[in-house]
Amino acid sequence: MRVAVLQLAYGEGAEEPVAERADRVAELVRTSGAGHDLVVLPELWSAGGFAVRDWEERSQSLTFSLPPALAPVAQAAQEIGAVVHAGSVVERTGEPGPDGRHLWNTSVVLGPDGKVVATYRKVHRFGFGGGEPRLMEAGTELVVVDLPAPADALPAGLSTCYDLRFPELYRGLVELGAQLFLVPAAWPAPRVEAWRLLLRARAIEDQCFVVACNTAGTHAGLRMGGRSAVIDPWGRVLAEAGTEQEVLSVEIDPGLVATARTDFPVLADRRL
Ligand SMILES: NC(=O)CCC(=O)C(=O)O
Repeated sequence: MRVAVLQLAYGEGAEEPVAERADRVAELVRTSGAGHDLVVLPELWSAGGFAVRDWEERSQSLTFSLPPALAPVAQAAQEIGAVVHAGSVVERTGEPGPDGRHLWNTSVVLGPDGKVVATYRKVHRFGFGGGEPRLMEAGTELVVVDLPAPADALPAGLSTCYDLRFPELYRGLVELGAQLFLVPAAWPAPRVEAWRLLLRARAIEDQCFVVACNTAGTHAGLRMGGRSAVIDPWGRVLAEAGTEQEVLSVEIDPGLVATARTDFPVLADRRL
């Protein structure tokens, strides 16, 4: 299974309108994603991971059709015939959630036909009372998706950025059958060592592949950490990006999860 991780750099929204960014990202999917089974983009790349003041204005409905930020990416997915984890968007709903808000940080997975295969609303909101917890609802559902291609694709558990700090979420995904974790993120540079360590920890403790796509560049005054990575179920780093825009291209052997879980059956020793 060939995987491409598109670590995007983006600056302040005013310098690059969302529509232009969507076209630029779709072109990157087309040029760098071609020849891969799975292409992964980062969290909130269209709205801006920390562009809190712009989230409302850049929010998008997913109810009837693909929003303008994702339509060009869906077209590119179709052209190259790959599954594309399109990162996340600020989703706007008509009905408010339990906290009375209409916004969610929602990841979208597209099939090779450009259609939505799965969505996941970020469960753990980052901001300690500000940012996401102030403006967004928290997701409540764990999502494991059977990717439509290739035939030997592993069941993929979805999570987003700050979720990485909550191991119980990943154990829940394993209980639902996940063998691969997809983690789009907007994780800043000052805490990037935590990111690198936690990615490996989640891979080792759950004996899963981890495919993690962070952002790069400086955004809303914050330097993003980069260091997107692909990690195998033994915790070996198969590829890791630097701190600028970069594409990782990695072949993963789906059979490795079953082998790891048979040869070293640590999950069977859990005491619940
Ligand atoms: N966008 C996020 O969820 C940021 C998380 C983060 O910066 C951290 O956990 O540290």
